[in-house]
Amino acid sequence: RKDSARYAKMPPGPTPLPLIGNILKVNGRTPHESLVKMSKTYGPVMTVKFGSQPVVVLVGLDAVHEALVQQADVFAGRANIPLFMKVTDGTGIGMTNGECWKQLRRFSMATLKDFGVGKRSIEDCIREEAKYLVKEFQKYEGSPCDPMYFLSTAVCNVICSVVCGERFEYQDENFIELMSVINTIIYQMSTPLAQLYNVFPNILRFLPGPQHIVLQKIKEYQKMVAAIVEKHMDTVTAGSPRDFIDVYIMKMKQESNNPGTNFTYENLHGTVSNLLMGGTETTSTTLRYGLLILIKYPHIQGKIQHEIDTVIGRERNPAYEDRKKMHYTEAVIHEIQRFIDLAPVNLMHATTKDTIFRGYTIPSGTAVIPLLHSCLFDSKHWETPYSFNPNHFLDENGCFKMNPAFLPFSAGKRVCLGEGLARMELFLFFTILLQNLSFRSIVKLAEINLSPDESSFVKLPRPYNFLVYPR
Ligand code: HEM
Repeated sequence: RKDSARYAKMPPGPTPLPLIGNILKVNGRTPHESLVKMSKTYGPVMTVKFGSQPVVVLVGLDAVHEALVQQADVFAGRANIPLFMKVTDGTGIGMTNGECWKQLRRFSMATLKDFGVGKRSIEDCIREEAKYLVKEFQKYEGSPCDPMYFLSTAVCNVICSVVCGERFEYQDENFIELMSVINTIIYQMSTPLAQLYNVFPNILRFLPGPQHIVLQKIKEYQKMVAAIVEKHMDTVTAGSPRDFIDVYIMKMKQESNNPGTNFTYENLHGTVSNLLMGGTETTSTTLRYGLLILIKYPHIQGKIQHEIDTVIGRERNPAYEDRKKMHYTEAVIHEIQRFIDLAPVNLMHATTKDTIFRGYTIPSGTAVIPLLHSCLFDSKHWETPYSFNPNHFLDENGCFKMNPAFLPFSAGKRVCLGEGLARMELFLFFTILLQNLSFRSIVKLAEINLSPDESSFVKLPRPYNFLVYPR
């Protein structure tokens, strides 16, 4: 069939201009808001052209759920996102498709579990990191502290201990460099320019401008990941794997006679790269944004501390199991994730075959944005979507209640692979920090601006300092 016929019954959308499509209608700083606005005219399933690429945008929980969950296989593909492709050269769990992605995902989930993710041993590891974090913050008693670096370090150490088999000292120069590179890449990827790069990579690659910072940092990151992998290749011992990378290397050796294997060196590099980047910036940004919210609303911080004192006390270490009795704390953590809306436009998906969706025909390989922002702020599901309100997750008896529109990790077959780990980290880091310390603002509470600094890919809070007090 001719291409024009395949695209004839696509969902409606604004009329595109030649070459640039509809990008003038999409605000580079807040693309998620432009898309929600557009859907008021074109409906919850629409086609928006990013340059010459048609993208089906799903707005609101019903459309997102119908696609990602009810037609799970069809919507489980990953689209080509130029900057992300650059990070891993299109390899690894996050960016591959089909059988290769299925095998890498299954292997990664099983291996993470074997190294304690979702179990007691990772809990111990998170608790240990949280203790270091408390110690570092205690050094700042009475003077302003920017928590960003410390939070990234603690979170990065958790994923590193599973993937690379070691944690790093906070002062380790290579480690500081690794985090700084990850941080710069995510920051640059969240700027409007990065979105423009993703639409016109072939033009922007040849023009001078700040897009080259991110391209340079990506190269540095690739070298760092390669050094970690190489060190493992040199030191791995058959039969006694130390970590995720060792298990992968053994699998790679086992499959060395299979020319069609997906367990290649490139996919090892790509998967390690996905796990370190995916496992660090998301969770540490949630903690950093969350603490900013808790210093703006000291009464909410106080209520969490009261619940910690009642359920856990001041002596015993918090356990993940405690969350079942800590309804208010759970509600606040969920509300932090909803309100900060970390990945408003999600990672772009693609259809894996031709499909009919709500009467429209969507060809195989079409890019799809399941707009997470539109679920987390869907007024059909949240009483006061634009204000921070822990009651969104509490019933009339003050018990925690889930909400189906809570999709910060997305849904369906591509759902965040680190969801379980991230939830455990958020609960334990918040409770251990607040069991030992109180955090207060340096500026007047009314001056704390909770709106994001950048938000085109990840919503990042404005930089801030806080004051730390012992409890
Ligand atoms: C608060 C923390 C986190 C948030 C909000 C988050 C969010 C997301 C989102 C929205 C996606 C895209 C899902 C989709 O394509 O539909 C994703 C994918 C992914 N995340 Fe996370 N994530 C978090 C933590 C983590 C952690 C700790 C890890 C490491 C274990 C991780 C590893 C990944 C990987 C590997 C993917 C790609 C999955 C695939 O394509 O099959 N994430 N995450």
